Amino acid sequence: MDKKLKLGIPKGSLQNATVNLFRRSGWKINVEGRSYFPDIDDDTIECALCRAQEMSINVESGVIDAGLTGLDWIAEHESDVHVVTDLVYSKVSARPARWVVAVAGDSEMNTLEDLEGKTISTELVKFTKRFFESRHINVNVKFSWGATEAKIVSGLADAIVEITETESTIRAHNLKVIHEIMQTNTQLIANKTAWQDPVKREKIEQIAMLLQAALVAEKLVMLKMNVPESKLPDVVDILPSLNAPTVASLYQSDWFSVETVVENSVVRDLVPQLLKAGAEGIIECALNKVI
Ligand SMILES: Nc1ncnc2c1ncn2[C@@H]1O[C@H](COP(=O)(O)OP(=O)(O)OP(=O)(O)O)[C@@H](O)[C@H]1O
Ligand SMILES: O=P(O)(O)OC[C@H]1O[C@H](OP(=O)(O)OP(=O)(O)O)[C@H](O)[C@@H]1O
Ligand SMILES: [Mg+2]
Repeated sequence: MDKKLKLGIPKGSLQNATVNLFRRSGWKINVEGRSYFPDIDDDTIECALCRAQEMSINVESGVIDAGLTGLDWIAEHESDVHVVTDLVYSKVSARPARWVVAVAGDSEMNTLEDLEGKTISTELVKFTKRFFESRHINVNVKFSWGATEAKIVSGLADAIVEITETESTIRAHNLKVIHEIMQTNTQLIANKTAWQDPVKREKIEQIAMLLQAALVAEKLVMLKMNVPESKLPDVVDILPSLNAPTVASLYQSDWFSVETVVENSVVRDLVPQLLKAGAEGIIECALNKVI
């Protein structure tokens, strides 16, 4: 490819999770040192670190061809970009994060209407203003540079609109959530002109497919086991039916090898049941990609 794809990697909360996901997808991104242009082991891609908050602005203007950022910041800027794919991971988990309205735990405010005339501190100013305007609730929205939860404790705001993933920060400041205004996860977005360029589009689609494949694989494992012919129906019966299991006969014996892909979360309950049903020599293998 003579034109390299300019790819924005989010600097900050999503950085480590994103670099790890690319590694599992087949690309090594090296962000060591102070350079904001990390190396990548693919000479058709040029990486740039960019704050998640301004990624969609840079993708819309074409400074970056494609990038990863949260749905929240795309919504905040109402950016006109092509959303290539939803990638459901956050800073520490493979789940979406939530933007919530929170107040002091002992506050008498319990509904959005109770916030009429109050001061709200947030990093997501435009989205928050639009949210309350659409509900005809008058609030004074003040921009926060961060450490937003502290602003209720120190009396600088009556309420906050803040992102939460594990709720640790909410709990640490004795706050209560009174409303969820948005769920957010990472998205791969593309500049609309770059998306019309066949060469760039093919590269972006390759990245989207492999990132998804690695995310799907994270939730699944492969189970293999040996089963005597007489127990085969019982064992196959208790295997979750994601896909039909592969059953192959073992050389010169009346035993079979059974292989299937199951959700990681069911394995600890499934293995004892398989043993009881007559399976032996069970092995579990991690998967790198599922396409
Ligand atoms: N647990 C999380 N906490 C904060 N942001 C998260 C979390 N999980 C995912 N995100 C996403 O990360 C993006 C914000 O990341 P970014 O690092 O740029 O801001 P930040 O976390 O406020 O950075 P910092 O506080 O270090 O300046 C948003 O799109 C947000 O949805
Ligand atoms: O629900 P939790 O798992 O606790 O995560 C949410 C917290 O993480 C982020 O803080 P960040 O590290 O970005 O600090 P900041 O407030 O200074 O931006 C976010 O702003 C919340 O405070
Ligand atoms: Mg922050």
